[in-house]
Amino acid sequence: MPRPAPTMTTEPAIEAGITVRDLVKTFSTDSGTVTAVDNVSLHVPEGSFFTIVGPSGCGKTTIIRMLAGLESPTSGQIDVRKSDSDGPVTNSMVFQGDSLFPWMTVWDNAAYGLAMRRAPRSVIRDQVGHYLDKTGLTKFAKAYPHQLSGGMRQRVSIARAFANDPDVFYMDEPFSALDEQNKTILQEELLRTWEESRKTVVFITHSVDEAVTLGDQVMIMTARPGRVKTLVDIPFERPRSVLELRRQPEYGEMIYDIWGSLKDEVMGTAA
Ligand SMILES: Nc1ncnc2c1ncn2[C@@H]1O[C@H](COP(=O)(O)OP(=O)(O)OP(=O)(O)O)[C@@H](O)[C@H]1O
Repeated sequence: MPRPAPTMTTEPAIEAGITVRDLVKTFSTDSGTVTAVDNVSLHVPEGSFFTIVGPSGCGKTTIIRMLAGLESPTSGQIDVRKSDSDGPVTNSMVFQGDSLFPWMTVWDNAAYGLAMRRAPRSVIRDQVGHYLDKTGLTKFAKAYPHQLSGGMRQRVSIARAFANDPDVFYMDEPFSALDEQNKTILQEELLRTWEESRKTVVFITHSVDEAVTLGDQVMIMTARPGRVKTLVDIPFERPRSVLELRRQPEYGEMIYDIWGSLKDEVMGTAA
């Protein structure tokens, strides 16, 4: 009796989340071609918090801009997909510094993305109300950006991003301009807010502490041209508390190890 033909396996299924293969980005400048990103491959599982650290100029922002579709790769593939549908994947970005409209109130700034998408009024009311509450801004809903501190303005940006309810968040050093106390408070708030939704996040930072505190995985990059140097899994359970983490010896060891890996790259750029 003939045996049944073996089942052919074709292309392996690409998992939901963000998959990047052999990504390269070069820029043409007056002084020649600059390779900003050199052969980067990575996978960010859907619903995970992925942090990227690396020396200044190693291509972190360029990577996030390509993931968000704001810049096209010179070569390589980017695949961003959801597990529950084939529809388009939406994203929100949070940048360092101010990205608020100065002529709009806190409420209108936070509602901006939803209003642009013509979301129903009830959705805007519920979503914006919820995230202003989560970020401690309810009392300031009618204030204008110039009436707020830097930390409060950055909270509005975060409330706006979450109110938008995207599939993916791209965050490019959102807390780098803040003082230490505000940074810690906002990290704590970001963790609380994210743990509620568990959306996919790609978060760029210069701070190893911040990468370890927030991330499920930390990608360490080489100095320019930016390549993947190491990927580190962060084992701390969730929900996490920023201050509790700092008390754990394993936290200190992890930061020490990552710094060891990053130091040569940073020293190379400083030389
Ligand atoms: N539009 C552009 N034209 C030419 N060169 C560019 C352009 N954008 C970025 N670069 C160069 O690409 C390299 C990577 O820049 P990028 O901003 O991605 O680095 P980064 O790691 O985010 O830096 P930082 O940590 O200082 O913000 C740098 O050398 C930068 O000068």
